[in-house]
Amino acid sequence: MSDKVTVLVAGSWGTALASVLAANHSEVYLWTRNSDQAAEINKSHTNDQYLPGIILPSNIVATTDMESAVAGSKAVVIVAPSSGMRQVAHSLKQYWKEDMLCVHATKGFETETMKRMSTVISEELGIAEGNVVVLSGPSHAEEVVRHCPTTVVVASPDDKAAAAAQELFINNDFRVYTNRDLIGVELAGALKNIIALGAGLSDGLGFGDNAKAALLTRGLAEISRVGVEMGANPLTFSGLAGIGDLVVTATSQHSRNWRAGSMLGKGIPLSEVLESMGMVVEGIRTTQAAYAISAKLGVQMPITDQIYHVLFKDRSPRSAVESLMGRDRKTEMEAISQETWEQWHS
Ligand SMILES: NC(=O)c1ccc[n+]([C@@H]2O[C@H](COP(=O)([O-])OP(=O)(O)OC[C@H]3O[C@@H](n4cnc5c(N)ncnc54)[C@H](O)[C@@H]3O)[C@@H](O)[C@H]2O)c1
Ligand SMILES: O=P(O)(O)OC[C@H](O)CO
Repeated sequence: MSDKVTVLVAGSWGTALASVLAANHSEVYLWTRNSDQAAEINKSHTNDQYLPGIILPSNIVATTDMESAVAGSKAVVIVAPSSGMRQVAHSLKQYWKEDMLCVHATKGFETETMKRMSTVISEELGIAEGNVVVLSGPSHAEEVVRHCPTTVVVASPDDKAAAAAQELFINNDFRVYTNRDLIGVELAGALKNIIALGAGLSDGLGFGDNAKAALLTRGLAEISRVGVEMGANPLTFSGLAGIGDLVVTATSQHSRNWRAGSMLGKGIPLSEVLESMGMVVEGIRTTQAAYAISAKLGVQMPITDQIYHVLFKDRSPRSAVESLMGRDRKTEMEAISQETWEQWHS
């Protein structure tokens, strides 16, 4: 079999993952719809809009032609923003071959349908959802391209597919664990962005570390609560895709979600925040999807609920904090029901 691997979409994360793959494989094709960007990557080995100052490996070949990018590849890694996933997967269908490995590294939902990314991909490619592998975990592109040690998880109920994805990406800088819980890993990666927006809001308001620790802890409780209701293994939320990614996204200088939240906390309107970012802030769309999911399933997500009202219903961040602090008294262990706990630990 060939050693060719393909990455679809040359944003910051697609480009960083192409760099990891270029250390392990002879041919890495990076597809983009932007011809200027493809020319820049091929000529200067840079992608300055997304990863300024970084020289990319010279065996990354960028192209706007999806057919030539995909033909003869052993694996296709899709790294579109959630808003573009269906379109990109739809375009891929005509070049897709059954013996290819399908990995995605997107953290979000299709907002209109509340579907997870592997569901969207499986519908478009006509393959079983269990054959899709998700790559997730605490991993900012800016650090990965500088070879800073990074750990991620690749998840699929298909052990062979997960092991193949592990083999594809693993190297001395990029350690890859497998996990069977596709649903949990996808949900953890998407939902942590809402809490990272909240952590940014808290910092923007000038609150301290106590508030942030509370947000992360109670945020993880509501992520686990809804995750289990949607079929995830609760233990996944204690892993890299859960607490690991929540910590990095809620505290890192590189986090788009944290930065957007912090600007909102300083009183900058959402439209201005998004204009100034120039990169996708998945937590905004994910808040909409999670708000709808929580209503549909009847699962309480109090932090998500407040962030939804701040983003879309003009609630002031301070009044959101007052609402959270003034909620009814609770026991801490309402994170997941006793029945669910026993089911997973029996
Ligand atoms: N940046 C990171 O460090 C990082 C790390 C882990 C996961 N992720 C996840 O990866 C996904 C992509 O994020 P990113 O940071 O690379 O975004 P980005 O904003 O850096 O780049 C997104 C790219 O997608 C392109 N695009 C958007 N819609 C498209 C479509 N329909 N067809 C083709 N191209 C399209 C844009 O032109 C842009 O080049 C997100 O779900 C994000 O949460 C990002
Ligand atoms: O920069 P963010 O906030 O989009 O987060 C990126 C990754 O999910 C971090 O693991």
